[in-house]
Amino acid sequence: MLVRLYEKRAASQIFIFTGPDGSGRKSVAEAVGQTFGMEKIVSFVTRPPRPGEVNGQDYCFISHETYRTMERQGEFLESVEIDGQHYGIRSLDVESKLSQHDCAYVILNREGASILKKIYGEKVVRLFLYVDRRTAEERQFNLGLANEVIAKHLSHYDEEMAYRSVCEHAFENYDLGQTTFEITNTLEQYLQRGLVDKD
Ligand SMILES: Nc1ncnc2c1ncn2[C@@H]1O[C@H](COP(=O)(O)OP(=O)(O)OP(=O)(O)O)[C@@H](O)[C@H]1O
Ligand SMILES: Nc1nc2c(ncn2[C@@H]2O[C@H](COP(=O)(O)O)[C@@H](O)[C@H]2O)c(=O)[nH]1
Repeated sequence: MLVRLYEKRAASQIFIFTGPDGSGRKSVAEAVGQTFGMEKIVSFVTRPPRPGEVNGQDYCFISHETYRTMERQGEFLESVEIDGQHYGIRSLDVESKLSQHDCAYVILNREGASILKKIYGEKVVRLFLYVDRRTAEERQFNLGLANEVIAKHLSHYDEEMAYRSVCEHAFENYDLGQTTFEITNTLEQYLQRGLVDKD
């Protein structure tokens, strides 16, 4: 039983979608996730939900106090502070996904991606998505994000872009269909699900 669990985990992959805010990580990750029946590892966050965000799907929204308690209890595999808010993923969630499935995905900034890479090594595949700064800004504006939120996101643009060079794969995301297609093909090389290219 223990051996089987180990074999399953050894074969499993964690795909991390990273890159600057507004690059389209969430849109692409959801589309690719559906294609492969791949589950998302949902982060915990102390910021309040934005319009349209669903608790338990986009994030698990919790208070600062609850976050502190969870952190004290050592529940987080990685935990970062971004612009005064805390973000983290639980060890329990990662381990349970890896023990039940051959893959899972998560959307993280560069700090989180680096931490997971250090812990899981080759099991972690970092997919870096990017667009130019102006496009990232426009997309967030069109999405209805507050100017203050967009400004904070853009203040991290350069440092997030610099992370591209260490990621396993990088994709420019101007054409959503094309990017999804390219990333699906990339993941197929890891997962070998026998998806057929009908084009
Ligand atoms: N290739 C694309 N062409 C046009 N619009 C896109 C493309 N990819 C994503 N978008 C749109 O850009 C906006 C931001 O995308 P998304 O939320 O997926 O990005 P993100 O990288 O997760 O950023 P954030 O962290 O700010 O949510 C969404 O409105 C999405 O529909
Ligand atoms: N290191 C981590 N980064 C995370 C996590 N969850 C989300 N994120 C990234 O934070 C920024 C800001 O997100 P926002 O939704 O508040 O705009 C963005 O780049 C996310 O991808 C996490 O658990 N760890």
